[in-house]
Amino acid sequence: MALRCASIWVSAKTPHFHLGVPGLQGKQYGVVSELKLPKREFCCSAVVTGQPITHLDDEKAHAPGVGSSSAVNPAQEIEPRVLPKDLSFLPKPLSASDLTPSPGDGTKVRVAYQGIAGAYSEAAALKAYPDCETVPCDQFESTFKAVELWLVDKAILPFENSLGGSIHRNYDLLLRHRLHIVGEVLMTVNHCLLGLPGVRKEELKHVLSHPNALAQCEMTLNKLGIIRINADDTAGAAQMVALGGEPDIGAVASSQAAEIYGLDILAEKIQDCKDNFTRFLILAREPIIPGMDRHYKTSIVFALEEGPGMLFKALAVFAMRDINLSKMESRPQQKRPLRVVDDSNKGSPRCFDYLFYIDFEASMAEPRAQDALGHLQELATFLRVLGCYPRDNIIYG
Ligand SMILES: O=C(O)C(=O)C[C@]1(C(=O)O)C=C[C@@H](O)C=C1
Repeated sequence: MALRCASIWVSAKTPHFHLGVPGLQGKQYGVVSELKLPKREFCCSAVVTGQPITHLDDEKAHAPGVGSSSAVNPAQEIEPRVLPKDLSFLPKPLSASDLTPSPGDGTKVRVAYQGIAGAYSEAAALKAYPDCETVPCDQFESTFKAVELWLVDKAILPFENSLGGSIHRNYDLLLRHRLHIVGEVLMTVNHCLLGLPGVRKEELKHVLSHPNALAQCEMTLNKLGIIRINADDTAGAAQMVALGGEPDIGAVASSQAAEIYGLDILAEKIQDCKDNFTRFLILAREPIIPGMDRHYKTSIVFALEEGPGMLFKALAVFAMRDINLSKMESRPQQKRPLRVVDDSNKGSPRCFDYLFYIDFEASMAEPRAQDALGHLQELATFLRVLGCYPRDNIIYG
């Protein structure tokens, strides 16, 4: 592999890395031990979360945390420009292997979110439960597991964004796990371009962030001609930039992340549209009892028989009862992606098999919603109610 890498980003647990290759955008996945790099052809710098920058090459690889900081030229040791803030007070993100319950003191609701302190998901958790204890998790799936394993009371996850659309991964995870939607949070997301103190935005060559955040800022990043590198979350990206101390690497993250990780805000509201909203859903082990006291939403997922007009008929069960649909999403059935359309005809065409996710504006306590679901059940091959929860009409800024 004759790659000359601008940077190699090693995440908390080291096996996964992100390569920043000049001219190549997006994430390159891999395992550090599998890198086969010709001597001298490869030089890079690495950021190990929580550790100083460590030069890696196949002969002289330092143990994480042992090596000193280095830039692209391995022969030349360069001191980081800024000393990272002491971040040891921040909680370590939970990962799927953290199975030991640590239920806190029982007085506060514990809410898991993906990312680290300063992530938008954390802000959304605090909007929903201002007194809650927020629990960082390394992946979206870890937040589901944290609830299932009773490590926390609830999880909050982003499901859609006004610029980027649906976050499909979380729709798929909803079906794989047996949690219930108990609330939603609509939140304004204002992305900032962050850099080390004293750096100008024109000096940036690379920018790190969550892929959804990078996608929401496509036009600004294109104008600046910056190479994008995916990170697990926006705040994690800010932390890596602070710890890395490389002046030409910035992050897309919140102003709060800038404050926590001691970075400068080089530009504000860099998303492609001024108004940028993310809708988060709150998940719990038990459903809430639906009421009629305020406006509710119900989220369902279903599958249908193949045939003309099947989806039309399924949607009509809501239209007939004057129930408004606020969202629809279709996802391939991952375990049964194809289906034979006509069994009697050998070699007959096959088509993708889909699941349909729908949010409708009614409470399960209302007879019209119960009737609509009863009717849908007659048409559907599969139906699950994912949750009935109060609608969030307030866009928090
Ligand atoms: O990385 C974060 O800060 C997140 O909370 C994740 C996330 C996302 O996945 O969409 C949440 C909201 C914003 O739309 C951008 C990023």
